[in-house]
Amino acid sequence: MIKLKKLTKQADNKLILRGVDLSIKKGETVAILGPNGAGKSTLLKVLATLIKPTSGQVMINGLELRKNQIMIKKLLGYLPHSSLLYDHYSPLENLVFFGNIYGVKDVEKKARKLVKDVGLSFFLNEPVKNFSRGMIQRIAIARAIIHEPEILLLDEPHTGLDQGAISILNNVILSMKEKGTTTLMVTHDFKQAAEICDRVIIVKNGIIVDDFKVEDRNLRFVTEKYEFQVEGAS
Ligand SMILES: Nc1ncnc2c1ncn2[C@@H]1O[C@H](COP(=O)(O)OP(=O)(O)OP(=O)(O)O)[C@@H](O)[C@H]1O
Repeated sequence: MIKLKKLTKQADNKLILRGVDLSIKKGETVAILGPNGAGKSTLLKVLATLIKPTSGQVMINGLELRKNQIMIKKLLGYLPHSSLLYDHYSPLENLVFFGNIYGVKDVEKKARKLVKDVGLSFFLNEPVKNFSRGMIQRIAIARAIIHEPEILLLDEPHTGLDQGAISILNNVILSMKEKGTTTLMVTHDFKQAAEICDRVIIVKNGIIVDDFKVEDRNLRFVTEKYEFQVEGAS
């Protein structure tokens, strides 16, 4: 479903990604961990077709990324650091706007349901400029999934969320997984990674230094692997 071969990305004479090889199967939920500046967001941006790779190959659903950007964009839901929402629009207006871009059917009904799912029905028609960071993040998550993407790319999705919103987000990810969605999630939150992901990738200095399965939501296992690769014997 997602296949990267010898992927590199250079910017300003700096090699940010230094030959990433990766295969992800349909329906996998994968956490991308790594220290600040390791190249995690850059990797997600390449997959989201926002920046072009310098060399190497990216295949998504059998399509070569460079040649099929429009087709691939339709398969993707991307949650970046910034919300991408329009400040002066309400949650309903934002979701209808983005849903229409993707040609979502019954878009208003769907938008209302998603606002309810993320617990903000009371604020359905309020402009998002008055919202807290966590409230904006909830709507941004709804925006990323309104077209029921086959692949979800989430960049630090839990940041700024309270416990209630964390459970909502985790339930959204897990229910999308049940429908066969593949999720890649950049995070510094090991607890959430262990909670919802079945695989962890550790990125350091632009390459993957570890790639392992998580069984039984084993937070300690994830933490020990990370400490070994990032803070330990290297
Ligand atoms: N457009 C760019 N031009 C030059 N350097 C860049 C560019 N984008 C990213 N970088 C650099 O590449 C490195 C990796 O950045 P990236 O945002 O991918 O890291 P990250 O692993 O997501 O870090 P963090 O955990 O801090 O979010 C950083 O040193 C960053 O300054």
